[in-house]
Amino acid sequence: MCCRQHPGACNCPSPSCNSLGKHPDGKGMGRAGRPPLPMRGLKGPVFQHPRAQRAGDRCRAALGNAWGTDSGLPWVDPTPRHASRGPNPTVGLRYGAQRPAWTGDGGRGHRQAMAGKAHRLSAEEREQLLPNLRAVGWNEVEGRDAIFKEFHFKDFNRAFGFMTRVALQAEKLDHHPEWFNVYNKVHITLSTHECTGLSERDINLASFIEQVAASLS
Ligand SMILES: C[C@H](O)[C@H](O)[C@H]1CNC2=NC(N)=NC(=O)C2=N1
Repeated sequence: MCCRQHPGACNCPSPSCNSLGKHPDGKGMGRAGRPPLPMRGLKGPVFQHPRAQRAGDRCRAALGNAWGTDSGLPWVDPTPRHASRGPNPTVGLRYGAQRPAWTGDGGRGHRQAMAGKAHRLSAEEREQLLPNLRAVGWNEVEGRDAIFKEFHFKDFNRAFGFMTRVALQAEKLDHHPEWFNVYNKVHITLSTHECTGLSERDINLASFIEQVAASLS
C-alpha cells in the first residue's frame, strides 16, 4: 500500500508513486501509507510547565528568570515518580529558555544568554537548587566544586545516543560536561571553568541531562 487511497499493492497511476508512500496528489503519507509519527525527542509533554496554558506554551513560562520561575524558586516537575514519563522529577529548567526555536534568532540569543560572566553559586542558591539534583542522583564531588552522576543504560546504543543529545545541547550552550563512557555507563561531572566551581550553567545542563536520560529509560 502506498497510501490510504490506494490500498493493497501499489498501483497508483503516478509514476512518482513509490513505496515511501508519496501520494500522486503531493500529500506524502510519510511512512508507507501510515500517518507521520509524532515528533520524537524533547518536545513531548515532559516539558509541560505547570504554568503553561496551552500545549504550545511548554516551558515558555520558564523564561521568567535565571531559576526558571518568577517566584525565584527552581521549578520541579510535579509529575509523580510512578507516572509513565520516567522515574526522575525534572530539576531546574532554565535550559528550556535557551532553545533556539523559542528565541527565534537561530540560537544566537541563547548563546548570548550564556555569555554573561558565570558566578559561583551562593550558599542560598545552593540550598535552593542542589536538593533537587541530589534527589535524582547528583552528588557534590569531594575536594572540588562540581557535581557528579553515573548513568546506566540498557546498552551502548542508548548510552551513546544519550551522549550525542547532551553533546549537541552542550555545544549550543557553550557549556560542556566532563564525562567518561564505557559500554552502557556514562559518568558525568559538571563544573564551570570560568568561575572554577558550580554555576547556574551546571544546574541548567544537569537539568537538561535529566530530561534526556528520562526520555531514554
Ligand atoms: C571558550 C569557551 O567558551 C569556554 O571554554 C567554555 C566552553 N565550555 C565550558 N564548559 C564548562 N563546563 N565550563 C566552562 O566554563 C566552559 N567554557
